[in-house]
Amino acid sequence: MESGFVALSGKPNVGKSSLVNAILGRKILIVSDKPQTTRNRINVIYTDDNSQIVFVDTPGIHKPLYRLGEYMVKAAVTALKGVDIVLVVVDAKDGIKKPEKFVFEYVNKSGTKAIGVINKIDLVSKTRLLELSRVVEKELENCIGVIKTSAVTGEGIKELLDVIKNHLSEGPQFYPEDMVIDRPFAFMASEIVREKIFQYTYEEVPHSTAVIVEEIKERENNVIYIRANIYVDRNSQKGIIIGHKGSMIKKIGQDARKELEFLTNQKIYLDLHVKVKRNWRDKDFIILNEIGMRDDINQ
Ligand SMILES: Nc1nc2c(ncn2[C@@H]2O[C@H](COP(=O)(O)OP(=O)(O)OP(=O)(O)O)[C@@H](O)[C@H]2O)c(=O)[nH]1
Repeated sequence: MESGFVALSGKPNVGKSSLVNAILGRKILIVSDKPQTTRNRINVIYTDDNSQIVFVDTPGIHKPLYRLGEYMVKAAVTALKGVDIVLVVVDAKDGIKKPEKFVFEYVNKSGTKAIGVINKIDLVSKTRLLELSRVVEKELENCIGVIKTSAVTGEGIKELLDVIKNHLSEGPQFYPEDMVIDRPFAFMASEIVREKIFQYTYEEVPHSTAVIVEEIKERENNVIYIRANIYVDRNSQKGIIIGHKGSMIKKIGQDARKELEFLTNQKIYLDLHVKVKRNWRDKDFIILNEIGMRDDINQ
């Protein structure tokens, strides 16, 4: 069998998680239109008859503002070392500017083989793409190819998968063939709730939120009971998450429940509680630990 580890790197919001979902052909990772959705290092596993690729999705590399941000960048940079290939994803619409160069610098320093991925090609003209390809090829020192993709239309996804496969070498099967993600169900559940918060709230609110699943148990009639706490930074944010007469938390809960039911094929009872923990992103090591931030540094 051919196998290997492939990290995704790039500034926030370029479509790293969407690309992994497109390659797997199903939604595994949460996606939002706001930067810095992905916080942890997550392994997503693609397996077919003769290959296994472990995609290491990482938080976008950016200049950190909070300790949470520092952990996120460290997790992203650590992931670049010790993988076989790194996909350096850029947004075709944004082009190559300072934040992209910041990412290239990290990747070049790691010395890992790199594939440039120009994503969101559905949003730009063909001529612009040619130009971008040339720049990426020039800037990436260990470049083994540049592929143009759209995670939305699926264009270029097969080609990307083929280039990755061509550069894998003989290796073990790292995970069982039916495993697609290396995180427990509680993590998936908290991520799905967090995705809905990212979808429905704005500015600092989504970034000030942590979701921790406190309890999962199977109740009679095959219902899965999930209790989760949503932590926010300030009282005003609690008000926003709860919404007028509870309308927002109801919407978040309903959407998350539907998705969890689709995922598990079972009835879900989702019990959400909003709590205020001032400055948790800087100070609350219990929460940072629970959402896996500190572990990511030690790995
Ligand atoms: N039009 C278009 N939109 C895309 C494409 N790929 C991703 N998007 C959108 O871009 C946004 C960001 O996508 P994500 O997959 O969350 O990006 P990410 O790089 O994982 O983001 P972070 O988790 O913040 O680092 C979402 O709104 C996606 O729907 C694409 O190929 N075309």
